[in-house]
Amino acid sequence: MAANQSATSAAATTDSTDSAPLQRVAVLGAGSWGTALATLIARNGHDTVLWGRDRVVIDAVNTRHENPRYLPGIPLPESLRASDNLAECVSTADWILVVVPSHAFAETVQAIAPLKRPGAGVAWATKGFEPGSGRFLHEVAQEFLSADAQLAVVTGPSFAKEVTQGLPTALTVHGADEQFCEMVAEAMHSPNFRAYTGDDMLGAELGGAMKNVLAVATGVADGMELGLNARAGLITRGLNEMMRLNQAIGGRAETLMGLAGLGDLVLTCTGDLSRNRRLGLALGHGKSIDDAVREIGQVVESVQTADEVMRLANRYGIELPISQAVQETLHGEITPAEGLRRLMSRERKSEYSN
Ligand SMILES: NC(=O)C1=CN([C@@H]2O[C@H](COP(=O)(O)OP(=O)(O)OC[C@H]3O[C@@H](n4cnc5c(N)ncnc54)[C@H](OP(=O)(O)O)[C@@H]3O)[C@@H](O)[C@H]2O)C=CC1
Ligand SMILES: O=C(CO)COP(=O)(O)O
Repeated sequence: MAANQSATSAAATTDSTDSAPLQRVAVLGAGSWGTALATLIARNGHDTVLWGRDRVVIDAVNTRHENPRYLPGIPLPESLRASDNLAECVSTADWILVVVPSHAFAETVQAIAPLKRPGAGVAWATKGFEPGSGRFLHEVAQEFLSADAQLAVVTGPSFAKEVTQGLPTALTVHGADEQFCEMVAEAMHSPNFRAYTGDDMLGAELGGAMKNVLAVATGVADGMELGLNARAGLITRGLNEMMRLNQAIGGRAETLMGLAGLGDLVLTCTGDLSRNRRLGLALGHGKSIDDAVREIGQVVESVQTADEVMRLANRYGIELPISQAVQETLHGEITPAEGLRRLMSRERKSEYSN
């Protein structure tokens, strides 16, 4: 056990009715997912503060117990506090959960590094890579936080709206530090929310990022009304792309057959709450990418992630035809119809070859 783990445990506040100690948790990012996870953790009795940069949202969470911009109409717990003061939020936290979009991940982790307590672990529920460099988010976190910092990724099939509505959900927490993963999972685990743990951060991060790209592909196919066979084919061959890239980078296959891979892929490829799927649907209907992103009005990670997935694939010499077609479609280099033609005209081959 790392020395700072004991510090974290010791710093946790008074015991709750069961064995798990109550914690002080700072959730960074007051969008839909940050608000949903903060709600879940606050409902479990933990002292939870939600950091955001939009004063209107912060005031609404504190006074009306609602996030009118990202989860309108959904009541939030009165115990959930919100603040736009980052130092105040993180300086007393036992651990921190970062839920800003991937493009803001590096600046956020860099900002909290000098502000947080030395023993406070950092988890994130952001999905994607660092745009521009293609680095995994744990690599970004490792750059800015101390070498022995406790790190974990929270991922899996989970729409924010359903989580705040208390609908049954399962996700997973991966990291090298088992005790920290257990603590993060325990803080979220509740009667309608199962939080599993694992130690394959690489595979878990890859699955969470890649499913966003593949959700665009199935959205495009559904938007073009290509049928249910096409959707199932794309999900399955998409999973094959995830598995092959995962194998090349050293992730574990079982991670991608679990919540972080197959689970999230199925959810995002089939559920219309997915913004990435909705982007694909709009493109399949003939809309421009700019119009589609504007209408969705929230983070659509696939737009940047597609480039980073292909950068990674090229680095390892892995062919990913579906992901590549998505990337080129998102850049306007090919139309959805051309993407379809290209995928369908590929040479016949063994199901298991590259
Ligand atoms: N929504 C979901 O169901 C799920 C989302 N995720 C992941 O969670 C991450 C966050 O997405 P989500 O909450 O849905 O996105 P939303 O679009 O709902 O909200 C984005 C939030 O990020 C904030 N933000 C944007 N840029 C910055 C920045 N530079 N610094 C600080 N905050 C910033 C926005 O603030 P402002 O309003 O001021 O612009 C807003 O609060 C993504 O990686 C997503 O893939 C993962 C699982 C489920
Ligand atoms: O990650 C998600 C569900 O697990 C949310 O997906 P979207 O970002 O496509 O809405």
